[in-house]
Amino acid sequence: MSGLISPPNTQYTLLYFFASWHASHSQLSAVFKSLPALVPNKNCTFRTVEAETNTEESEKYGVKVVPTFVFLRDAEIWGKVEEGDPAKISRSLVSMCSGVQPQVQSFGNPTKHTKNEGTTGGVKDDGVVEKEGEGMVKRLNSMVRSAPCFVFLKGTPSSPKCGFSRQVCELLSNNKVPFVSFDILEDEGVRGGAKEVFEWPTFPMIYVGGELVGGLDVVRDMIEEGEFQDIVDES
Ligand SMILES: N[C@@H](CCC(=O)N[C@@H](CS)C(=O)NCC(=O)O)C(=O)O
Repeated sequence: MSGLISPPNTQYTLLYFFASWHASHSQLSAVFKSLPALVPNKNCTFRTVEAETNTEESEKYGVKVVPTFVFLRDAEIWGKVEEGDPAKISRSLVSMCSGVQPQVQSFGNPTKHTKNEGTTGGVKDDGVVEKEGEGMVKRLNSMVRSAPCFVFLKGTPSSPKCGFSRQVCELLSNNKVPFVSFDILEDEGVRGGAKEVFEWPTFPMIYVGGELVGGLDVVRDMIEEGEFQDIVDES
């Protein structure tokens, strides 16, 4: 392993934003611990950051899912590796630390930038639905109406990719509210479209009877007030 390339005084930091509940954490944690030995370089430091409790740092580096690895070069973001298969992540980390110029890499589900058939609008390159994209609007509406309670999640109920998504699944399950979900990390068009069409900026998004109720905080408050079950029963 050659170690990081010049300039020699450049400082590198690799941050591992993790959540201990995430399925790949123990594997990735072991990989992370082995990196200093694999890629010895006195100018590179390695630090783990618990993503959910260090919100300031997570926001600063634009961390939206766990796991995320942020590679800093002289305190500036130089590269990122997000989510997905631990083996691919490990290879990428080793290659980054060996001096290969990194880029943003996401090993989750492939980002789709396809136009929707039969639409006048569709999905633009940045993944945002054009306002006139009737096909996407129909698709989103039919998704949210597919069950009395529907949730746009990051990940799935059995493998959530974000703490807020994990919490909403627990909350609904503990309150015995059956729900159907869609992993927005599967489809950037749906991710951008849901935000635009339903005018809600974050995930999870929870719907009852096809109507947006809100995010985790709203649903938690409603459950505490005993209001959520009422709207589910009425739907
Ligand atoms: N307090 C919010 C938390 C949700 C949140 O902040 N989600 C972020 C991080 S997972 C998000 O979805 N950001 C937009 C995105 O990733 O597209 C709630 O009540 O749901």
